Amino acid sequence: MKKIAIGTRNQTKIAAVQAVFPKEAYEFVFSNVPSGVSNQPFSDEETLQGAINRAKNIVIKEDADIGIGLEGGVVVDQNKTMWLCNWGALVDRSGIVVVASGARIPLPSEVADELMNGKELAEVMDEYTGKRNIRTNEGAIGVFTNGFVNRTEMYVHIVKLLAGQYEFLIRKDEKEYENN
Ligand SMILES: O=P(O)(O)OP(=O)(O)OP(=O)(O)OC[C@H]1O[C@@H](n2cnc3c(O)ncnc32)[C@H](O)[C@@H]1O
Repeated sequence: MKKIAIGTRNQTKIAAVQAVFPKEAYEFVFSNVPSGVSNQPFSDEETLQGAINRAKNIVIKEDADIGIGLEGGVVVDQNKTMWLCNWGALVDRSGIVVVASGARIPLPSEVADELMNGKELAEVMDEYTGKRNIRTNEGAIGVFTNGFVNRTEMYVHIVKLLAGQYEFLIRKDEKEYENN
């Protein structure tokens, strides 16, 4: 059985990985590792780097076959619209790294303004909804899509993009080996 390590304790992320990789073939372990970026990433580059760092850190920490890092952030475009952005990275023992980003939606200006004032999205979302732990439940994406797409579902798509790209690379390597 192969071991997949996930660099988080956030249930929305763990559930997404477990929904994509079959439990008959994989053992799952998870724990927190440093993302090496700020708590509230503010660009695609920073959010992607956080995902890669988590994946690299967790694969070593847990001595796993595959490490997965998922990172949430925001990005502000030229028109000053703030978008939710999410990135994922998968690394394996041999050093293969694959990455993918997720669906993005604009954040309402009253939420964006709070982030510009230095607050974290997790805190702002709880204040905005009057609920607790939005980040470990439906997520901002769940709130602003009225539950049509929750945080787990959004991460499931990213993890499928990671798993699919990884499988493509492995198959390609196997074919090249057979042809030699
Ligand atoms: O435990 P970890 O894996 O760190 O999960 P997290 O949700 O705290 O951390 P991320 O690094 O993925 O997210 C970066 C920041 O944005 C917040 N955040 C990201 N996506 C969110 C969402 O959909 N809803 C609420 N908060 C979100 C999150 O709480 C952090 O403040």
